[in-house]
Amino acid sequence: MPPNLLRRPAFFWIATGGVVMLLAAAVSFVHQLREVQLQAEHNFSSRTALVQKFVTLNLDKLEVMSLLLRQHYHAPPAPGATALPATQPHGALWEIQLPLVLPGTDEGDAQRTAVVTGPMPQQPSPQQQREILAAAAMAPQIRSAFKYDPDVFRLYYLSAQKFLYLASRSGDEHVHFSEALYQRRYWSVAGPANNPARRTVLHGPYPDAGGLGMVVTFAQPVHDGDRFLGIVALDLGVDKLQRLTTVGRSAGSSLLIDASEGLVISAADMTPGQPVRAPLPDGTLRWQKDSDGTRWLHSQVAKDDLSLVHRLPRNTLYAAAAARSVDTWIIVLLSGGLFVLALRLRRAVSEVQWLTQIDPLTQVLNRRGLQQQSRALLALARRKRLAVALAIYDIDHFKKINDSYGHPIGDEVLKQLGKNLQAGLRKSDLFCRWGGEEFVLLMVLDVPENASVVAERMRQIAQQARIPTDGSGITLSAGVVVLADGESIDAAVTRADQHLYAAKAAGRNRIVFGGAN
Ligand SMILES: Nc1nc2c(ncn2[C@@H]2O[C@H](COP(=O)(O)OP(=O)(O)OP(=O)(O)O)[C@@H](O)[C@H]2O)c(=O)[nH]1
Repeated sequence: MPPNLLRRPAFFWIATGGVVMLLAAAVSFVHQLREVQLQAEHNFSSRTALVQKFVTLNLDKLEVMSLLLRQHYHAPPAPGATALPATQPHGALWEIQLPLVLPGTDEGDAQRTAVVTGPMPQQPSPQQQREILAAAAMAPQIRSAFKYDPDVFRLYYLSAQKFLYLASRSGDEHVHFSEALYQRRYWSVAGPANNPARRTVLHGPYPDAGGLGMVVTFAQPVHDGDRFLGIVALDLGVDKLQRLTTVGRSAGSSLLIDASEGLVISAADMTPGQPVRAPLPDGTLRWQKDSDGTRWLHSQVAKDDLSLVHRLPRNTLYAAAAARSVDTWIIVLLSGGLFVLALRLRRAVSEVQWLTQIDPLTQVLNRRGLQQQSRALLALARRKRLAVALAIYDIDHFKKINDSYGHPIGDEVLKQLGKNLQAGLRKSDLFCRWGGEEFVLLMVLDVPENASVVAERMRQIAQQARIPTDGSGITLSAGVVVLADGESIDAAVTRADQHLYAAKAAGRNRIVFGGAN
């Protein structure tokens, strides 16, 4: 067999290929872990910006309404210029319907009203009337909010003077004044006791009493100088927020949470109001890992109240990275498969090539093998200026052996001969079965005259072969020549053959050395 790299044991290649494929798969997986997180970061930034814009827009609405209310409260219309309609009894409450469509601004859409309610038996006090008229000044803003912003469900003013001014999108909805309104978080947190900075606060999410779904309330306190009047508030459906938190595609989910209570306001895969334990924000947009291995991004959307967080559980991250690595893994696997196939093919081709150079009976080189292998030998000898001699051996009276003992015994003799002569060779020499019972020895020599010495030694070795049935020996005759410069193997064999005939003619069991041409 040729001393070939490809002759290494199969497990070497399988192990090497396996290690390379594992490495490639691992590198691709680690790369994708990073990519998945990067993509989530990008999406999270976009979502944060969108949510921030949305929240700011609604906070601005509140700011405008609060401003209007303050202005009108502070500078009430001249007495008698605008009168409030008469109150109507409504159970234990009084009620007034105020139009939201101002004269001259009606564009043909359905007339809307704001309902003002307070507890019976008293009628609106002068202070209440002053606030109600100021609240009514918010009508144009309320109307345009309903017209252009489908996420606003209600806008209202809850007065410390015990009345509720409320405009709802549906129009026919009756949410009335109730003492319970003062128990709500937006009242207690937005009020002066807990909110000296007078900031806008967030309440929710909670299921809307009117069945509109989950809502959040933004509430802003209204002051006249140091005097706390009440709060203006708007109720928003969480659906829009939910849509904003799912913009783009990334592993994990973004949740809008009430930063003070850690309750989910909006997330596609969680119930609003569900508590979450996100790590505390560190003011950066870097991933933080909790004790479960879940990674978090954190961004404040509205100061103190509202945060957008992105939650990426470990398993979700790994699954996403694996899914993104699949293409690479398939390519690596296919390449590995192709490599193994190519390896096997090369090995098979090389084995076939080798087999075509071997005589199947004696396992020594055949004529083609000698031709192939002699090229390197002749080139080397030429470079080193060494002589090359060729001997052709022929078994004496081999026909008789076949005839006397049978063909299989003849084969056995050929095998023994091949084995013995091959074993007696120097590594630099080549030995082949030229055909039938003829063998050729090609040898490299320091001194050309040594050719007959080597050929003679081989002839003697050949005599060790025994006919299996009776143990009798065999003899060989040989013709030996020294190759001339550039002489081909075939030409040398033809010359050596002539000396072989001479040896046969001279009585066999001998060599005849013909020297150089
Ligand atoms: N068993 C066997 N015999 C073979 C094989 N190849 C050639 N032979 C036989 O070798 C014999 C060669 O006979 P000959 O060419 O007459 O020569 P010889 O009998 O050896 O006589 P000399 O060469 O004159 O000594 C033939 O009988 C061939 O059939 C082989 O592969 N196996």
